Amino acid sequence: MFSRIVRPSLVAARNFSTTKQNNFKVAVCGASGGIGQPLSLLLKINPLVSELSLYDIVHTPGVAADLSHIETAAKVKGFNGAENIKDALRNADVIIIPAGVPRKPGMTRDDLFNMNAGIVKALAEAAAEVAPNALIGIITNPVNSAVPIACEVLKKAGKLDPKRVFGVSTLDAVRANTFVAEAKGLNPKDVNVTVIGGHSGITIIPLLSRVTPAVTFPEDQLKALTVRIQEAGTEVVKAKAGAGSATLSMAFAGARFANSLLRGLKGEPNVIEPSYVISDVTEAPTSPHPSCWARKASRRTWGWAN
Ligand SMILES: NC(=O)C1=CN([C@@H]2O[C@H](COP(=O)(O)OP(=O)(O)OC[C@H]3O[C@@H](n4cnc5c(N)ncnc54)[C@H](O)[C@@H]3O)[C@@H](O)[C@H]2O)C=CC1
Ligand SMILES: O=C([O-])CC(=O)C(=O)O
Repeated sequence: MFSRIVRPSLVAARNFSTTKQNNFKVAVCGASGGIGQPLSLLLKINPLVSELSLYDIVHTPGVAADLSHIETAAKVKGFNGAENIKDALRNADVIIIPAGVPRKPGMTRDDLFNMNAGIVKALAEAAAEVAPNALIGIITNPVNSAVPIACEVLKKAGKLDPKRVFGVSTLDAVRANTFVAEAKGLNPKDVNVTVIGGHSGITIIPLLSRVTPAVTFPEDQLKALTVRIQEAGTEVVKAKAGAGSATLSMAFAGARFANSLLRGLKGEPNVIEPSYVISDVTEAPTSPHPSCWARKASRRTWGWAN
């Protein structure tokens, strides 16, 4: 029987052998893109980052030169083109992947599968070879399929550690916090909504009954809020009217996620960041997804990991 991705989340960066290290190499793949550039900016000002490696198939020399003038300690290097991918990723502690094509109005995230699967596969192959211990955060859509692809590539190379591969679903939690705070007149920084599931439509499951601080909503508002969180990506795609999908809010979410990984690596206890990960903790059945060979092949449940 096949398994289904049901409870993705994770205590990020727990259960690793941690150090007191506070100078990490972070690589961004797709660094010249709409997400890649602001994400790289936010990483450049992160004091835990000592080396920022920017990889893309275009424009990385310019992005790297620009960021390198910012007065923070992180050393920035740009790597352009597939022939430089291994140098970019070599010995990275954390690899964040926002490489790939974004949606246009009318498309689902699954429509990106054919364009983005090969990109994620190539990046995972390079990571397996030159950065086998890296924590890998995958932003590329469809996240629900991209994470299984990366895991299968790493498994084939004998380098899969399921606790090191993450689908970055942080933006769902960021949005949920924002929308709940708006609805209740709270400061978003005080609101914490856990979002489980995948990163697409109804697989995005905000746990609105378990918000901190405790809040309640009438049934119709609860339903509307849930749908808004699930469809927030599409809200941005429509508003951008053909110019892509969420980039700035995703960069914020990606930087928050990367920072949580680095805090965990540094040895900080109890760093909790929901994410889409491989897990065996549930036996929930599934209907096989036609485009996701990896999920079928792995026969594993994707879910909460501790
Ligand atoms: N996980 C999430 O919550 C979110 C995911 N996304 C996804 O992130 C991805 C990127 O979105 P944007 O930055 O807006 O797109 P973009 O088109 O602005 O940037 C993508 C970048 O990837 C680069 N790229 C393409 N092929 C590559 C390869 N083989 N190796 C390295 N880099 C390569 C491009 O040159 C470009 O610079 C999309 O798939 C999008 O759907 C977007 C928003 C939220
Ligand atoms: O909706 C999209 O295509 C981009 C995305 O994943 C999001 O904004 O949540």
